[in-house]
Amino acid sequence: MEIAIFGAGSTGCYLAGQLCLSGLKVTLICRPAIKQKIIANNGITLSDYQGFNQTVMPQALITDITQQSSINGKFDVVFVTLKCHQVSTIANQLMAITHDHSSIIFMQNGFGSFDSIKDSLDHYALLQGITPFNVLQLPNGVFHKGTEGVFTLQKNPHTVAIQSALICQGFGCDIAADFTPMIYGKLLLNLNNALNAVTNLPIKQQLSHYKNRRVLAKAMKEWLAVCEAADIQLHQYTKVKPTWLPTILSLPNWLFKLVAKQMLDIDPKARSSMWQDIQAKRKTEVDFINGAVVSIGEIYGVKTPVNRAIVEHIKQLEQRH
Ligand SMILES: NC(=O)C1=CN([C@@H]2O[C@H](COP(=O)(O)OP(=O)(O)OC[C@H]3O[C@@H](n4cnc5c(N)ncnc54)[C@H](OP(=O)(O)O)[C@@H]3O)[C@@H](O)[C@H]2O)C=CC1
Ligand SMILES: CC(C)(CO)C(=O)C(=O)O
Repeated sequence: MEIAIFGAGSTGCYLAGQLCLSGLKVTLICRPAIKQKIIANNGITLSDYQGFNQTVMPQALITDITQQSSINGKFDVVFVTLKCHQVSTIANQLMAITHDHSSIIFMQNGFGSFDSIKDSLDHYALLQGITPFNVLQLPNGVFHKGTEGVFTLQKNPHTVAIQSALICQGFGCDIAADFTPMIYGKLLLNLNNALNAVTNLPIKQQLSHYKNRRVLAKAMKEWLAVCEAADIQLHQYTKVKPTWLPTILSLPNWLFKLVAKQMLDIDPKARSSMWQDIQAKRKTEVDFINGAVVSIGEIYGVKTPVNRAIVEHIKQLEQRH
């Protein structure tokens, strides 16, 4: 099975590293800066908050697929690990590097990016996947996992084979046939992405402040109300049921620290991917996350003023670029 990671940045390199260490053949399609970093450091180094540290070199690193006629139709599986707003324009590139029986797996947070491309690729096996944990790019080609969780993939024969390879290597991987609860449940957690960017604190520190947790709890309540109106069950990624999260987050500090010990058992360096975008002066994914709460809320007649205000705040930060 030939695998490509299209748009290998933080999560893409982490996924590539795990797949390579599991004995799979992996090619990265990435920016020149990422390629140089990986070559200079003799591979991708995966590290995590529990002390894991291993370096591995992918089979190939490609920065321009139009220059590589040898890759036409080559990949059996392509993981797309671009940011949401980068997905809609790559249909032709995906067609060039895959064949009729390839699986293309979209790993974006939020809502809207999958819909922006799926009609252009309707003859392929299109799947979705989730990265439930945080990945931070550190110097020297290190990709650092800061929170718990394993890659979660939509079920088909390719992803089942990938799951067994990852599990054999001790990485774990979850498979789900129905991905709707996975996507809706992940969005609940991603409501913290923008707030983490706004507070400009590591997630652990951010969540130790009552006021920060209250805003997150209000944003989550809105999404839970939308999901209830839409009659969608949310997948549970945390130890706590999704519907209990706003209540737990609203506890006073002393009680929160007791009850939500595991929620705070994360790397003190972990920050959201939106914080990384704001710091790098990149466009954020706020329209696909808090913006999706607002637009899906409108469909079901649920008011979402907190998420609307968060979208506005992030737009202002983006304009400072
Ligand atoms: N980072 C995290 O901790 C987590 C992220 N996620 C989600 O995963 C998805 C991916 O996020 P993340 O990995 O952080 O994103 P990154 O921005 O780190 O990675 C995407 C990479 O693709 C590059 N790229 C863009 N267009 C092309 C192209 N045409 N060809 C080759 N490379 C290209 C980007 O370069 P450039 O920047 O120059 O455009 C960037 O290096 C997002 O939806 C995010 O929300 C989910 C969980 C955790
Ligand atoms: C892991 C999590 C929820 C928060 O870091 C995330 O998805 C992100 O940063 O985009």
